[in-house]
Amino acid sequence: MVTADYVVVGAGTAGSVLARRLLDRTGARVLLLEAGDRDTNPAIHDPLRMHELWDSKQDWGLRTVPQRHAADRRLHLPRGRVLGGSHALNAMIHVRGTSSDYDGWAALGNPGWSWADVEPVFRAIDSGPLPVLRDYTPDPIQRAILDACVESGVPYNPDYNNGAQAGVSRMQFTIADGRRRTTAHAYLEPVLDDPRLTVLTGVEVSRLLVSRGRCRGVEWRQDGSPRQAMAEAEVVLAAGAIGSPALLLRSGIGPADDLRAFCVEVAAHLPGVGENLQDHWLAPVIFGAERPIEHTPGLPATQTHLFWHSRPGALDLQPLHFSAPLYEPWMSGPDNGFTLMAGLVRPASVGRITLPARNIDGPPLIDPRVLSAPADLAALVAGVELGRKIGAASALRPWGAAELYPGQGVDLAEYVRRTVTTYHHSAGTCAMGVDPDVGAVVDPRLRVHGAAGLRVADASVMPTIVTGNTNTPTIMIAERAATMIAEASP
Ligand SMILES: Cc1cc2nc3c(=O)[nH]c(=O)nc-3n(C[C@H](O)[C@H](O)[C@H](O)COP(=O)(O)OP(=O)(O)OC[C@H]3O[C@@H](n4cnc5c(N)ncnc54)[C@H](O)[C@@H]3O)c2cc1C
Repeated sequence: MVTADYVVVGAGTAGSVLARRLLDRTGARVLLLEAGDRDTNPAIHDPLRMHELWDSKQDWGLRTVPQRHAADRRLHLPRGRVLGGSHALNAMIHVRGTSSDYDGWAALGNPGWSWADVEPVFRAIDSGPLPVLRDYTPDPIQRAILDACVESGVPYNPDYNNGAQAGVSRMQFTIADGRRRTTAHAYLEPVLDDPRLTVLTGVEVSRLLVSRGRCRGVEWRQDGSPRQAMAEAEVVLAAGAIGSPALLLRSGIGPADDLRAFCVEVAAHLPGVGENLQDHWLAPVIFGAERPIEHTPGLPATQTHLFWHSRPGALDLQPLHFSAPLYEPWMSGPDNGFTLMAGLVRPASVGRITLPARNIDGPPLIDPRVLSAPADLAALVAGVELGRKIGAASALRPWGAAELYPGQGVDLAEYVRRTVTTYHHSAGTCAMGVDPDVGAVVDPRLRVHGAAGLRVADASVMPTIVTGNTNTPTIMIAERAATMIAEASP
């Protein structure tokens, strides 16, 4: 048995930051447990090779249940299973979100999370250990796409992280010297020799040890035998928006009726665990090109994006542009091309995660209910139409751009249903809030309602998903969590 003051489950985006900041801000001993291994796969480090990581050993390889509103497809949901978590698999795009995202969290009854509260944390992240690449020369096709956007009426925005998101921008990346930098590299690596820190990889926590209303530690199996780690102060879950609710449910923290159906003893009745699953959604507009498209070493294949609207007054789209044709398995076409990906970042569809009743230790049942809200379909269709317009602009004519998909005469709603994929931003499944009866899982200080000694600090606590990519907001959540824990420590 291992003992520490704080046991952190998951060494992904949030867990790596948390472990480091707990060392910085408390005198405590920290045990960090990660299901995956160290990040030795070279494809992790090369930004141009991220597509090789899908369904690799470093991907949990999850699939959704068949999606009724998306041609009954099961969608791939890549999630990092490695030191660095999903930050080791992601596209490295650095986005804070809008002030209204966080003011919305505060308005839901979460003091300490308004824009005024979190903006200084984002500023500190920008001057912290994680490098942000802003100054680079994009692929030539990306520069032409940017010009095509401006020609199509979308203004150039030199810095979408500077308060106002709207416009077309070059992306900012967590990349340095042509290599991906994760929170595991930036926050964790420098303290690996600290005697107060123990990092165990290859440890998939199976249960939380909860007795008499308090979480006292965690359990896993190694070489067929049960192992335990005890927390003198707290257990902090940072297993991500799929892993954290799954672990709570397996440990008897969740909707009591579901838990009884799983034959799990109820430790705390919390109806919100696994509910409120929110994500962003993509649909491709694919073009062939006559001029050869070059890829810049050290940069990912996507480098420009818009924050824009599907209808006046909304800021609900974040289309992103790839210097490659991203075909679905049923599509075919030339290798030389590019993709203007429609992206919906203010979705109305809300899903849920639960466990398979017959084998609660198996992969969770993930049902995002994509496109179940008709407004989401309409917004993505508008995003596809915008992509077509940009692709037809004169700035792309010298490239010989020709639309391949959806192509003329295609029913766009049907096309979106056949092509919609996740933007990989699952969030919200352990939502922060004050009232457990209306779905809150953690309180505004990220303590699990009804279970002492237990917090959640990762993308799952977002009560509403932010407008834009979720990695940097998750770093912010981990920074805030470490501060709150330090304030409560003896
Ligand atoms: C393909 C892809 C592309 C993306 N692109 C971007 C992007 O460009 N920009 C952006 O901002 N966001 C992006 N995201 C989203 C972003 O990476 C996530 O929102 C963020 O990483 C979530 O952080 P987290 O700490 O909540 O979870 P994770 O980083 O997923 O960390 C969870 C960790 O917990 C571990 N774990 C889970 N269960 C257990 C268990 N039972 N025991 C032990 N360990 C466990 C996992 O292995 C993992 O390491 C992308 C995500 C993916 C997958």
